[in-house]
Amino acid sequence: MEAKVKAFMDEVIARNGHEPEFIQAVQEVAETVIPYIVQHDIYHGKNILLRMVEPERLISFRVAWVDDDGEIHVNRGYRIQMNSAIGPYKGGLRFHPTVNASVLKFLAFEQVFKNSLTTLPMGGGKGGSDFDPKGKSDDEIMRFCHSFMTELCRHIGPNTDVPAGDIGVGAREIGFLFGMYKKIRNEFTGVLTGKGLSWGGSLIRPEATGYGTVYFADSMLKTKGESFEGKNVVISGSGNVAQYAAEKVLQLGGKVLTLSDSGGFIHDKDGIDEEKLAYVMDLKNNKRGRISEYADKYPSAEFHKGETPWKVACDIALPCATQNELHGDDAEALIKNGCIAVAEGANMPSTPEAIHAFHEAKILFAPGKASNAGGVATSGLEMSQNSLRISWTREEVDDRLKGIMSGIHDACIQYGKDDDGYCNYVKGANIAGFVKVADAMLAQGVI
Ligand SMILES: NC(=O)C1=CN([C@@H]2O[C@H](COP(=O)(O)OP(=O)(O)OC[C@H]3O[C@@H](n4cnc5c(N)ncnc54)[C@H](OP(=O)(O)O)[C@@H]3O)[C@@H](O)[C@H]2O)C=CC1
Ligand SMILES: N=C(CCC(=O)O)C(=O)O
Repeated sequence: MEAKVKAFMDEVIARNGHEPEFIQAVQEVAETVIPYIVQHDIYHGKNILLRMVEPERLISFRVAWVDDDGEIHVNRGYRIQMNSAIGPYKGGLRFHPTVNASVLKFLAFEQVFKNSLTTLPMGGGKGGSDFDPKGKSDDEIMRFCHSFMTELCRHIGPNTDVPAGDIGVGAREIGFLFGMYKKIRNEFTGVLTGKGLSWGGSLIRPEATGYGTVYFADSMLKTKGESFEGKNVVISGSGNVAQYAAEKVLQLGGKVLTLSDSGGFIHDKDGIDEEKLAYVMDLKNNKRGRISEYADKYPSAEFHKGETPWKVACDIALPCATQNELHGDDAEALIKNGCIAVAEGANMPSTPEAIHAFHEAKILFAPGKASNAGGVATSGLEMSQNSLRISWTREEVDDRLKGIMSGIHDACIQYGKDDDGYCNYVKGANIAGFVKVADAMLAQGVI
C-alpha cells in the first residue's frame, strides 16, 4: 500500500511540488483514502483522487487600490474553485500577507472534504489575497474590498460560488464585499455568507465555527465518559473562531487558560471568564488591539511574547489560529502534561509529526475538516434561509448545528474506528468526505 501512496504522491509532487502546504494536505488524504479506493472496485481505473487534487479552476487577478495618503498599492487576488461535484463552490476568503496559491489550494482541498461531511449541497473552494488588513483604516479596507470584488464578481454567484470569511475577513470585510457585488450585478442574493443580520445573515453564523469545534470535542469526550466540566482548556488564536470556542467552553463548565495572536499568548492562571472574554472580544473586534494588552489589564495573567500556548498543562487543546502552529514537540508536551483531547478549530494547525504523536498516544484527535466544519455548515444554513427568504431563530440554527456536528462525529466513527476500538478521526473524516464527492464525480463522467 505504501508503494501505491508513494506513486500517487510522486505524480502530485511532480505537478505541485513547489506548494508545500498543498502537498501536506494531499499527503494526509492520500494515506487514508487510497487504501479505501483499493478495497472498492467502483473506483478502480477512474483516477478519482487525482482528479480531486486538480482544481477545476484557479483564478488569479491583480487588485490595485489607493491608501488614505493617495498612495497606490497592488496585491494579488485569488479564487480557487476546487470541486463542484456536490454543489456550488463554497469556502472562505483569507486576507493575510502569507496568502499564496499553495495556502489557498490546501484550504480549498480541505474544504471539499469538510463541506461533504456537513451533508449539505456545497462544493469546495477558497480565495483571498496577500493584502494585510492589520493597521489599515476602515476606508482603506473598504477600498481594497471594493477593488477586489470588481474582479471576483465575474466568477461567483449564489448557484456558482459562495465565499465567506476566514483569517482577516470578518463582518466588516463581508459587508464591503457584498455592497460592491450588489452594485455591479444589481442583484440582492445570498452570494456571500456571514452577512449582517439586517441584510440576509444567519443567527449563530459568527459563533458557529467555535461552537461547532467544542460540540465536536464534546462528542469525542463522551465516547470516553468525559465532558468539558471542570477541564482546563488551552486555546490558540483570539479571533472569530477562538473567541466563540472559548465562549462555548465556558458554557459547558470548562476553564479557558490561554488565548494568543501572532505576537504571543496570554496565560491567565485564574481562567478567562465571561467578563474577561467580553473584554477580549471588544479588544479584538472593535479596538483591533493586541492580546498582550490583556496581561496589562489583568494581573492574574502573563504574556509570553513570541510563544505558542502548547506548553501550558491542560486537559483539552483547541488550536484556533492558523496552519502548522502545533508541532511535534508541542504535541509531546501536551501528551506529557496529560492532555486527553485535541480538536482543531483552525485549518491544518497540527503538523504531520504532531498528528502522529497524538495517534501513537491514542488521545482523542479531531482534524479541522471535521471539527471546524460548523462554520461552513452554518453558512450552508444561511444559504438555505436566503433561498427560503426566511430567518430561523437562534435556537433553530443552533440545534441544526449541533445535529450536523453530531452527524460528522458519527461518520468519523463509522469509517475511522480501528480494530482496537480507537477512532482515527483523520481516517474517518477523509474517507467519509471522499465517498459522497467521489460517487457524484463517477455519476457525472470524466469532466
Ligand atoms: N472564520 C471561519 O468561518 C472559519 C475559520 N477557520 C479557520 O480558523 C482559523 C482562524 O480563523 P478566524 O478566527 O476566522 O480568523 P481571525 O482573523 O478572526 O483570527 C485569526 C487569529 O489567528 C491568529 N493568527 C493568524 N495568523 C497567525 C500566524 N501566522 N501566527 C500566529 N497567529 C496567527 C491571529 O492573530 P493576529 O491578529 O495577530 O494576526 C488571530 O488571533 C484559520 O485557520 C481559519 O482558516 C476554519 C473554519 C471556519
Ligand atoms: N473559512 C471557512 C468558512 C467557509 C464558509 O463559511 O464558507 C472554513 O470552513 O474554513
